[in-house]
Amino acid sequence: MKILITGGAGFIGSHVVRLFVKKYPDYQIYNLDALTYAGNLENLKDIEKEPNYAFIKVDITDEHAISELFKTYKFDNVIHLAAESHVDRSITDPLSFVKTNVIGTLNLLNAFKELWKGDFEGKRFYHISTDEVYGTLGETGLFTETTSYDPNSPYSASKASSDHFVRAYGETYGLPFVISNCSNNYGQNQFPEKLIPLFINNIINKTPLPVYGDGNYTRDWLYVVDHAIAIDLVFHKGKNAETYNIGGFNEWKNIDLVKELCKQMDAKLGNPEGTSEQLITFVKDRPGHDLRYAIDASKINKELGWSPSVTFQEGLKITIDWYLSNANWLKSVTSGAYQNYYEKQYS
Ligand SMILES: Cc1cn([C@H]2C[C@H](O)[C@@H](COP(=O)(O)OP(=O)(O)O[C@H]3O[C@H](C)C(=O)[C@H](O)[C@H]3O)O2)c(=O)[nH]c1=O
Repeated sequence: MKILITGGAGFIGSHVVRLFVKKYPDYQIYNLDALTYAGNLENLKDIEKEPNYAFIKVDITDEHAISELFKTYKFDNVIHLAAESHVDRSITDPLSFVKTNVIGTLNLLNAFKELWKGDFEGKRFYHISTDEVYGTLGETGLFTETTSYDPNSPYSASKASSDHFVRAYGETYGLPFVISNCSNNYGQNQFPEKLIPLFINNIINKTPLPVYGDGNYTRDWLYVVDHAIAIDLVFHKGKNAETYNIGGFNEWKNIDLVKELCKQMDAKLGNPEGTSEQLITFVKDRPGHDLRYAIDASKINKELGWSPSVTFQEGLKITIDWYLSNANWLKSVTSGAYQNYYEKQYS
């Protein structure tokens, strides 16, 4: 089986590529990535020489290149993770989110459709999406698979649009697909622009921890390896044309999470208790900031038997240990294209 995994050099993508390459030696895994600021082949050093793995550097916005690739390699299946994913960046540059997340997805859908021309036996297009497509919750309730789409940021609007296109290709052309919508991920190799790795990096460097607004925003956090395991299950066992919500049943208000992170970092660094908390700085809020995301993951649990394998405390410990012992990785990704969006946009 030839599987194209897009965005495989990125954070979630690299964990998915590693899992598939190691677990399925009979599959041929093609990792397609444009290697933008958030993609890094260092993330896959341990598997790059495996015989069932190949890397292709192509941008999914390049319609011609994508079409030629599908003709050459005849991919049976696509697991599509390539995306611009940082909400703050989408606020300052919405168009690049439309180009990659919407047009890029369409290029893949078209190439897949043209390659198999309706003969889709044994084929599947798996779109990896986000719970942000559902918009925001109030203090109570959970997103289920039937919650209406109501995206608020340019990022979530672009992901909602690409979800709609995938479903439209299923309805219109009979293209076999499955979609999953996941909550906030954390873990090894996440680019330090997202909350957890940004704050770990800032604590290491003793620089301010910019908490947006009053910090009373809630996210549901899932360890990235558990997301990769869920993707494996959905890919192999998920029903055609279905959606699966993936989440950790693990809600944290940002301010509480940041305090927990500070506590664990102080313990690791041998700092007196309370040292890192002094770095917390309340800053101007993110425009259009969604109050709360929380996922009802009971469908994937009941149908596919998935539930998170590590607790948040365990996952956070693994993550902190990884960043502390990979200072070079952090330095290399923060030296070039890195931009601190708080400093640039909100100060
Ligand atoms: C970077 C940053 C964030 N925040 C707040 C904003 C959010 O309420 C929360 C998490 O922010 P982050 O940007 O890490 O993630 P979300 O905006 O929730 O979105 C993330 O989770 C979903 C599911 C995706 O699909 C996105 O791709 C992914 O980026 O912390 C701060 O208070 N300060 C900061 O410096």
